[in-house]
Amino acid sequence: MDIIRVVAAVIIDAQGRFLVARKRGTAVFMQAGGKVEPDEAPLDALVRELDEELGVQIGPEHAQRLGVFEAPAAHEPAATVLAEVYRVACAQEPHAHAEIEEIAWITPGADDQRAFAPLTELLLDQFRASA
Ligand SMILES: Nc1nc2c([nH]c(=O)n2[C@H]2C[C@H](O)[C@@H](COP(=O)(O)OP(=O)(O)OP(=O)(O)O)O2)c(=O)[nH]1
Repeated sequence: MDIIRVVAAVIIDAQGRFLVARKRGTAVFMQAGGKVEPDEAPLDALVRELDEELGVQIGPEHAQRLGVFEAPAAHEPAATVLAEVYRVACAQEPHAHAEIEEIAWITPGADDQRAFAPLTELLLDQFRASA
């Protein structure tokens, strides 16, 4: 089975809503983040991806490592994502940039018609209590 190593950001606003993003040409909302480049440290990948996708600049001090989470990949049927997940305190307002077509703030537990990546479903469940 293919393993896709990614970093993923849990960004929660003052109302306890989770930020998710949808890439151009896809239907599924997922965590901001992306693949870790060869020889790139996960935290550096996180800082780079949040700048590229959301236009927010964070320092390492704004990211708290939550651990590694595993879930079926959203787009590749036989693949698994192994995600280094960080809780990110975002001082700037995120916007959809580059390959991101849309962002949305999700209330965990609320009825929502959007489709989410399995990793996002897992994280929504996991952090519902702490939101
Ligand atoms: N960022 C992110 N990626 C996820 C999640 N769940 C999930 O299956 N993935 C998958 C989708 C992609 O295959 C991969 C993320 O890598 P990426 O953002 O660089 O996506 P990409 O394929 O557009 O990048 P690239 O190959 O064009 O460089 O991980 C998630 O919650 N967040």
